[in-house]
Amino acid sequence: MAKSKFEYVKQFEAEDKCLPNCWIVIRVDGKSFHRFADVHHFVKPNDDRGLNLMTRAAQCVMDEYKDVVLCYGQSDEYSFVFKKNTNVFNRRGSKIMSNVVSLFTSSYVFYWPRYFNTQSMQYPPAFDGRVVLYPGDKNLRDYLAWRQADCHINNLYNTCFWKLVQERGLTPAQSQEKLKGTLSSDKNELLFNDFSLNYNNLPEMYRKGTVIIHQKEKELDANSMSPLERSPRNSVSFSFQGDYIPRTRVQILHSDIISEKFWTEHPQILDGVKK
Ligand SMILES: Nc1nc2c(ncn2[C@@H]2O[C@H](COP(=O)(O)OP(=O)(O)OP(=O)(O)O)[C@@H](O)[C@H]2O)c(=O)[nH]1
Ligand SMILES: [Mg+2]
Ligand SMILES: [Mg+2]
Repeated sequence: MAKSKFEYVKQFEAEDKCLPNCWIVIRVDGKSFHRFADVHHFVKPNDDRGLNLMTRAAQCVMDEYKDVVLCYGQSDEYSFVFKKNTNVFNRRGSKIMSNVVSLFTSSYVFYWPRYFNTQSMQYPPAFDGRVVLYPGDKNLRDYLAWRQADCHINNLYNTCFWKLVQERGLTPAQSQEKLKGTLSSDKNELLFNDFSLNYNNLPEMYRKGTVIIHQKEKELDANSMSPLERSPRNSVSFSFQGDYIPRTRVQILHSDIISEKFWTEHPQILDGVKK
């Protein structure tokens, strides 16, 4: 068929193919979640319903994109790591990023009632997305360490901040002033001395965030799966309650991903080989 005279406009589309042999990281982050959390009465500083819903949405992404080797989430963000040699969407950056952020957002809305019961959503949430390429394994590990360190720093600060406001009766401004310039050790002491709280006893999900990885093949026990879970991988399964069943098994962890131990225990993540 002859091309229309308008076809030339396609030339204006920019190529945005991700460099070969680089880890592709897609990070999604809630838009103005400060407001979203307030409007929906999220528990401060950590709301289990909200955090678990984020993880459910991330699982949907991991289930759809088999080349995602690891996800890491905290607060209103999740990072998805695609294996170095992925050829998903021919490595087109905006295609990958927009699909991930769109599936993540729709899953967040889809599963909302499961986590918030009868509390209805007051307005549609949005997430932004970005693509970052990391050429080396060290860069990737440092990226993940950066996100986990951010989780720790914010959580320690927020835990102190809300203790001072909710239990000591300080105004937010007074609480901020009291914490200004304090070191981690000062904050740990404040929690321990003034609120009898050992920071290390707080749930790991709050302190370390959430890591999702594929279950190792040898740990997959076919006998422990329901018939629906054993259904063909390329078919979407719904249980009788209309519950969507993920097609792959994943492990949800709250591990320290900064130290060496995690990477020694899970060498398959960087190797790209299931062990
Ligand atoms: N109360 C509560 N708030 C949370 C929770 N998780 C995330 N948030 C809120 O979400 C915000 C996330 O921070 P940011 O992503 O930096 O800020 P944002 O308001 O989303 O703004 P942009 O990302 O720039 O659009 C936090 O500052 C909190 O206000 C939670 O479990 N409980
Ligand atoms: Mg945000
Ligand atoms: Mg954020």
